[in-house]
Amino acid sequence: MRVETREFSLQLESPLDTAHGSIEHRKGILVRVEDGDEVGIGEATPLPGWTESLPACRAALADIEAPGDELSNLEERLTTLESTPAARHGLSLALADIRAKRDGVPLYRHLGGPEQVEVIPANATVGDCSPAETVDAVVDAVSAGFECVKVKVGVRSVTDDVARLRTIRDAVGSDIELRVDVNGGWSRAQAREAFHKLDPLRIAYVEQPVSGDDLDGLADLRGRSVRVAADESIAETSVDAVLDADAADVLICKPMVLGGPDKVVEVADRARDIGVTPVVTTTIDGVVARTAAIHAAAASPDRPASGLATGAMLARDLGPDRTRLVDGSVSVPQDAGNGVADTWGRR
Ligand SMILES: O=C(O)CCC(=O)c1ccccc1C(=O)O
Ligand SMILES: [Mg+2]
Repeated sequence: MRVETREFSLQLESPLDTAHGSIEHRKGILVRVEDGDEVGIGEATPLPGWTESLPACRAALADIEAPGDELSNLEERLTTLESTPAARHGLSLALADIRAKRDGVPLYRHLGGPEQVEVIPANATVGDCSPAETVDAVVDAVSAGFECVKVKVGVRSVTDDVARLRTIRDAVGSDIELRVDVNGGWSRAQAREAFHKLDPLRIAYVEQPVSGDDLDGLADLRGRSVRVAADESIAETSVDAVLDADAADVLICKPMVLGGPDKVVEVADRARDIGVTPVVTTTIDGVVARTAAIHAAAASPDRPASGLATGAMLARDLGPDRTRLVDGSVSVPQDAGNGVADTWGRR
């Protein structure tokens, strides 16, 4: 058995501006596990603020490069990667890819998903930009078939963002689901004001209205017409803390943050059990992790629009993307394993 890693850097087509800062590139580590005649590929793409740093991820993966003879030896190492979720994601995905290939099933079936899932509805993601640019981007997304759009807010004043969202609602009509992501940019007072003003705009939910560590602040915002979603809070506290504090109606499940597609399934099940809606999204990953996120979403019994349409944000990718985005839905690969074309021979 062999474990190898390879670093990569992917530039975004244009920066994604959020209240948490701007994302310009994604650097990470591909993980290749060869066991007998089977090869599994995983991707660890850390994002500071959500996961460990790249150096911490690199160090964690360097530690696992001398496994024993059995695949199960490597699977046992996963428990040592709990505090470095991106590293865990990379290894866990490579291992799951091998297991699923051996069993001759697509990854979502290996993860316990239903018999046949062809497509997952996706949301379009629109970063902070001027009102005119935002409306153009949202209208383009709706023309392309998206029925759900997530808009980044919190960089501008509440008044300006509410006006921006009102213009969007007027432009797309009432049938399009609108979500808002504040990336922790509001104070409690701003959040209360914003929730009140958003009431007539039928916003489905607001993601991370207040800072990640403010679980009481999140909990206080619940029970209005606009639902509350926790994202950064999961990384800054924990899934347990968020659920125990009754801090969210919606739990944003990012495989890279939770530590792998297997973890997404586990966390999504727990959330659903207590009436919290899990929504799978990426951290703007390369094609390997992005495809795995599609499988993680496909493994769920219910599939709300998911943040999986992030591939076009990258100027260059790790390899070809076999998934298709048609009418606002992403296709789920049906080949055995993750179903990603060769990414190892590329840079
Ligand atoms: O959820 C989506 O629509 C796309 C993913 C996304 O917004 C995102 C991407 C990278 C880092 C953070 C976030 C976020 O949800 O805040
Ligand atoms: Mg978010």
